Amino acid sequence: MASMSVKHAIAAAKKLRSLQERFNPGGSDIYPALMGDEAITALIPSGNPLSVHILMFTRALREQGTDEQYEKFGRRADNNEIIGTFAQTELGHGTYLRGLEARADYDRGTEEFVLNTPKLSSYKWWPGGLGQTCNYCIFVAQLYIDNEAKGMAMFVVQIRDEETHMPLPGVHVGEIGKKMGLNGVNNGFLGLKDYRVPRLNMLMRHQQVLPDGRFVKSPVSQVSYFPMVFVRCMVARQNSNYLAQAATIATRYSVIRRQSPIEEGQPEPKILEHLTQQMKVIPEIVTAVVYRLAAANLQNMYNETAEAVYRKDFSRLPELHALACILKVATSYDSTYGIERLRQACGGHGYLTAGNLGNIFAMAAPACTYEGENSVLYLQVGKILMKNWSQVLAGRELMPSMAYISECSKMTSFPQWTGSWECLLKAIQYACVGSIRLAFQSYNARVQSAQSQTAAVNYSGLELTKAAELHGRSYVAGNFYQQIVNSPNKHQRSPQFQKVLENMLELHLIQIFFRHLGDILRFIRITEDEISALQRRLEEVLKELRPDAVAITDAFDFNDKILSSALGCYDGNVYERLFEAALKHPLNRKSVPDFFEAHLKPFMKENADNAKKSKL
Ligand SMILES: CC(C)(COP(=O)(O)OP(=O)(O)OC[C@H]1O[C@@H](n2cnc3c(N)ncnc32)[C@H](O)[C@@H]1OP(=O)(O)O)[C@@H](O)C(=O)NCCC(=O)NCCSC(=O)/C=C/CCCCCCCCCCCCC(=O)O
Ligand SMILES: Cc1cc2nc3c(=O)[nH]c(=O)nc-3n(C[C@H](O)[C@H](O)[C@H](O)COP(=O)(O)OP(=O)(O)OC[C@H]3O[C@@H](n4cnc5c(N)ncnc54)[C@H](O)[C@@H]3O)c2cc1C
Repeated sequence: MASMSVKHAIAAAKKLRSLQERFNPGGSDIYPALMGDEAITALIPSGNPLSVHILMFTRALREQGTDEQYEKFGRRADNNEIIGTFAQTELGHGTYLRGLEARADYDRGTEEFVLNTPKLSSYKWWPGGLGQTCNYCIFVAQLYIDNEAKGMAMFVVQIRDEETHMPLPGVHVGEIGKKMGLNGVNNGFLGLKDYRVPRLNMLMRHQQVLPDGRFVKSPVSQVSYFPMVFVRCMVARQNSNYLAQAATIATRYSVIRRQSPIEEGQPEPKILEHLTQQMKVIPEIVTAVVYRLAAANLQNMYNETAEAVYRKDFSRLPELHALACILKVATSYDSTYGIERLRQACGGHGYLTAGNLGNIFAMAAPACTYEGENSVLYLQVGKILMKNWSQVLAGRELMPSMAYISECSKMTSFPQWTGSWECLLKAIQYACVGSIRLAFQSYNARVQSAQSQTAAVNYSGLELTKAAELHGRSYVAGNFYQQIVNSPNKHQRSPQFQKVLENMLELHLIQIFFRHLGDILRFIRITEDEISALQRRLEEVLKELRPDAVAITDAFDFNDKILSSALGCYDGNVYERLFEAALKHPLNRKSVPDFFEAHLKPFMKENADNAKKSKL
């Protein structure tokens, strides 16, 4: 599987190069990488062993290395003359970066770094492509000068000979083993023993070690985390894609499959006529749209911030970090749970490999873990919200994506309930700010009682993650509302298209309202009649969107090769394709399976003989 994946990934990388020359000559590499990743997802459903090379190795060389280092390493990496990965996580540490054990000791006598993974737990473990594909990596290690820790640093390390691909002396490298998915990626392990690299192999755009061993600190230490921010932004787009693929499959299947008359004596309807089926499928279509728009926004913000960081302007880094965390978490959680809901909506056939929903789930699910485990990133956002709440209390302005927090903090109570979109959006934002306030009271009480900030974060963790989740909902719903209601190109839309978009906004806001009704009722008085009215509107908007479900998913424009699903094929010949896939199964090559003579027949005969004996 690994070699097939590499073969396909190389084919796609060549395609990327031609796409880039055709559509984006000399332009940024983001779009071909994204397109390539989508194309690669189709070519190798077991995952792309070049993903981390394209998205992290080349980017880290460009963003963390000096111009000279880019010339020496980055250009060759961009041209796929060398293949690398991003080796940060270790067997013993993934989340707590300050606990990483790999070390780089500076030897001023030779102007080299001596790299070591001192214990088994220090081995790099997980980096994509590290097992067999890569001959280089960005090796993340704790920097030591005269045995004094200076923090994390990144080193360009060659791990295999460029001609023979043999591991170099002092390198212990291999594959970490079978995973629940992405088995084409050859995630690997790496141990280094007294492995020497020249001083100029340490990426020094933001921090430097001078020949005499003097250390020049980065102006903003967090800029070394920037490669992760990029992938978090990409995950938001990638996982909204996976959800859109699953929604396309389940929608098409739901208008082919007929089951269970709704009226006695009537013919069996398409299963999408059942209201409960509509509630399983249509909200996931809308969620995919909502996150694709949010991810596009985030990508634009990333591009702007990356250019600013390149000019040493780090001012927008905190906001990008907060949004990248919140969107990476929200899209990976919601897409993973949504794909499983869509698989279940396809009944037994949803469980067949030929439906491909299991593989899409296995591709989406690890995004809840990699690039920052989701609950850790929620806690990270919770901490940022605490900091921003202190700003609110001090009457200071907040970053644009948190401006609603200031506005809501000035409201002494929630206005008269109207049930309008603005009202629903404000309710979610108001509940978020109420949760932030409660979390802050708990957190601050702990800090005031002499608990350390880290301990206070831990013991306030449940309230911090709740506040972070609601902040994510507020941001995503607010972005969708702006795009539908206040978009500058709204007048270019046909009235019919605008109506479909408004129905999707109605569904998204009501669905989020019901998902967080408990959180909202904690801060806002809403009567039973007002809630029942929303229930009726939910049922009504599902009915309104039912006729548009296929058209919306067709607009995602996934061809059959990308969906790779007998349930979601464009021509709708589901049963023929399921049967065709079944007949291809190796067990159907013979009428009598080999195990009959070897195992089953003796087993049945032994039981028959025992039965006869027991009768005698
Ligand atoms: C953030 C931590 C958890 C903690 O950080 P730490 O420094 O220890 O301590 P803190 O006090 O929390 O933070 C200190 C200050 O620093 C600020 N901060 C923290 N992080 C950042 C950041 N990233 N940017 C900016 N600022 C940051 C923080 O706010 C504090 O500020 P202040 O002092 O309060 O002001 C940290 O430990 C951490 O991040 N841990 C997680 C580790 C992690 O994420 N590891 C990832 C390893 S790499 C990996 O997993 C790679 C996976 C490969 C997957 C690739 C698959 C492909 C996916 C994308 C494909 C897309 C293609 C598109 C498809 C299509 O188009 O369809
Ligand atoms: C498919 C895949 C690809 C990957 N690719 C790469 C790669 O290319 N390069 C790379 O460097 N890494 C890669 N990783 C590793 C990934 O980055 C880590 O798995 C991730 O950062 C989580 O760290 P961990 O595995 O150590 O989990 P842990 O941090 O041990 O998490 C285990 C549990 O502990 C909890 N926990 C941890 N810290 C805290 C805390 N402070 N507060 C509360 N709870 C906490 C977590 O929430 C989680 O529930 C990959 C992982 C996967 C699954």
